[in-house]
Amino acid sequence: MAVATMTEYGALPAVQITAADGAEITVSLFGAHLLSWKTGDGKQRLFVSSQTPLDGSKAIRGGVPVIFPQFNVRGPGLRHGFARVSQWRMSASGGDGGHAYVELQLNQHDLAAEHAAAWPHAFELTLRYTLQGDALDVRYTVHNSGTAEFPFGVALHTYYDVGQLEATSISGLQGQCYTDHHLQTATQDYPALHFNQKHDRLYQSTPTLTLNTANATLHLEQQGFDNWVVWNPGQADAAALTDLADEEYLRFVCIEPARIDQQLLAAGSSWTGTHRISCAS
Ligand SMILES: O=P(O)(O)OC[C@H]1O[C@H](O)[C@H](O)[C@@H](O)[C@@H]1O
Repeated sequence: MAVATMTEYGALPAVQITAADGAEITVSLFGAHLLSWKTGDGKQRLFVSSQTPLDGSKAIRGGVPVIFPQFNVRGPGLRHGFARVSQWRMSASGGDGGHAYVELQLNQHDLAAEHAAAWPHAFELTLRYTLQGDALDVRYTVHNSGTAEFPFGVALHTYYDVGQLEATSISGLQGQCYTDHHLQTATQDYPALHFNQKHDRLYQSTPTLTLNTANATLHLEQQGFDNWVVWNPGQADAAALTDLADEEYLRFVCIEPARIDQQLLAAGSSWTGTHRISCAS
């Protein structure tokens, strides 16, 4: 039987679930933010900055920030939205010998007054994290519980612990069209994306990817989203981030299932995106 226990991560209330094989995740109620994922072999799969505030005063740098209702500055509101800086509720947890899950929810009544005023819609977000063997499944649902449509964008802004950036590559993106941070659009004509410079790429497609690091091989699949975003800030941008130590950009890459362009959700409708990360080693 899977067990969910309340714990703390930094100063943040969090829930931890452990599967029968010893795999374990820790999710903060602040942001429904996945902060730690250890597979049954004890390996940590996520990166969290040593400099990030962990007291609810600011978005967390690392883990899996949950993005809603806008990606980055692609909308009129808060950069990357308010979901990652809001207080969520645990709505369910459970499992059996084969899997363990925890589910968190956020609706308009949970928001700080400033966010509710800036985004006056009735909604319910549901995030379900499920551990199953060496895989983590994330199911993300946006429900419009109001009487008028609203626009939204979403992402799971996952920071992977890659150990050594120079030994890291992503395969599966050959032939895919992307836009980079210079707003140049191109087709990737090589099989493996390496990280010898800053990358901030928005891919227009969602193929299955493989993340290869010195110590791990992870397969990444998504459904329901529209894009992959791949980000590593490189040395200069990393130095400008106060919540990241200068050399820490050498330890992570972000690979994010996303729906970058805000799209309308009709009253009473739901959108669901799923993301599966499987560890082959
Ligand atoms: O610093 P943050 O608001 O967390 O954003 C971090 C990064 O998120 C995404 O990956 C964007 O593509 C980047 O342009 C941005 O710098």
